[in-house]
Formats: sequence, C-alpha cells, structure tokens
Amino acid sequence: MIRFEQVSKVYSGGFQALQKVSFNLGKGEMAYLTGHSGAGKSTLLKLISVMERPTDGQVFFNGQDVSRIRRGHIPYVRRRIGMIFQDHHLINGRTVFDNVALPLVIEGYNHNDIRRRVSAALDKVGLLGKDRYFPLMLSGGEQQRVGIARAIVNKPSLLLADEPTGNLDPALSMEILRLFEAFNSVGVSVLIATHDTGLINAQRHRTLTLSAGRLVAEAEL
Ligand SMILES: Nc1ncnc2c1ncn2[C@@H]1O[C@H](COP(=O)(O)OP(=O)(O)OP(=O)(O)O)[C@@H](O)[C@H]1O
Repeated sequence: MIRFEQVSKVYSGGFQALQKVSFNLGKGEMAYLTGHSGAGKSTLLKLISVMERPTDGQVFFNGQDVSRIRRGHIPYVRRRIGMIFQDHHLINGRTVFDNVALPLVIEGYNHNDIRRRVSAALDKVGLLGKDRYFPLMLSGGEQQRVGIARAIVNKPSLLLADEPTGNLDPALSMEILRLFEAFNSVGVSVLIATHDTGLINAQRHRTLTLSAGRLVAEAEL
C-alpha cells in the first residue's frame, strides 16, 4: 500500500527532515509512527498525502510513485486517503453534518448519497444524534470523532493520523484508538503518528521509530 524507497527530505531553508527512509506498509496493516518532536513524523505523512515532495527517493502509494506525479493528479491520490489531525481542522461555523459532508460535496455527490454516507459515518463514530450540533458544542473527544467521520466518509483505503490523541486524556485516547482498530479490522490501512507512549504500550501494533529524520528501529510490541 505504502512503500518508501530511500526517501530524503530537505526543506527549502536547508533543514534535513528525513534521511534515506525505507519501509513498507502493507494493505490492511496498522502501524504507529513515533519519535521525538521534530523527528520527521509529520513530514513523512505529508509525503504520502503529497502535501510535500521528497528531495530524493520514491514514495509509492498503491504501486504508483506519488513523489513525482503532476499537480493535477494529487486530488485523485488524496481521495483515497483519510487524514486526521491533532486539532481536527473542523469548521466551527458549520454543523457536524456539514463538516463531515465536505469531502463528498467537493467530489460532487448528490444530496441523497451525502445524507446516507454522512449518517453511516456518524454512526460508525457514535455521533449519530449530533449532526446538527456545531463543533464547539462538543467535547474534545467528540470533536476528534467528527474529524474521523469526515476522514472516513468517502471510504478511503488508508487513514493517516497526525497526533490524533494529542489533546485527549488516556480514556478518550483509547476510544479513538479503538475506532482506528475497528476501521483496520474491515481492511483499512492505518498509520498513526504519535508521541503517546501510553497508547503505544496499551495496544500491540507494528511501530516505526524516527530519530532525527532516520528510521532507527522497528518493533513488533
Ligand atoms: N515547511 C517547512 N519548512 C522548513 N522546515 C520545516 C518545515 N516543516 C517542518 N520543518 C522542520 O522539519 C523538522 C521535522 O518536522 P516534522 O513536523 O516532520 O516533525 P515531527 O516529528 O512531526 O515533530 P512534532 O512531533 O513536533 O510534530 C522540524 O525540525 C521542522 O522544523
């Protein structure tokens, strides 16, 4: 599903964020990506979603080298990836329904399909009755679940999460992890960048560790 071949990233200011990183994440696999602050976790995720391009090496997504694709093809790659962020990037002036519907509206789905898919997504994250709420009326854990519903609403084959539990207490973090595991159990590949050692130690998953831009260790915990 994802294959990195000797990937390096140097930002325009000259900072080397990744150095010769190689790994595979198979279809239907779930893994953590960990490492100190500044180790390159977000950069690695951004190379998969083509928000950044590598300076050297190749990034394959479903067999396609996405590191060199034309700008016009980027939306086709992103459509197959659900992205989840620490601060969830919700639009506070729009309802939960509208936030989750956004990727479908952008893709031009009709009204009935949008209603059906948004309801299914909210059901999966346990927020079915809250579609008319606004994000700020919800708890932090609920807001993160809205972010997850939006990420899965168009049935991506890959979920990328960047510190998805960064603002949550341990119990809520476990709930979020369980959601990722539920999506993974139906075949979705999942890569979660996290500092949260509590989370990593609580559930056994493959762990990729970055240190100063290098992949240093891989452990089956
Ligand atoms: N757009 C950019 N331009 C220049 N340098 C950048 C840019 N984005 C990130 N960096 C630098 O690259 C390094 C790696 O950043 P990255 O965000 O990938 O790390 P991280 O492991 O996700 O860190 P954190 O856990 O703190 O989010 C950092 O030193 C950062 O300052």
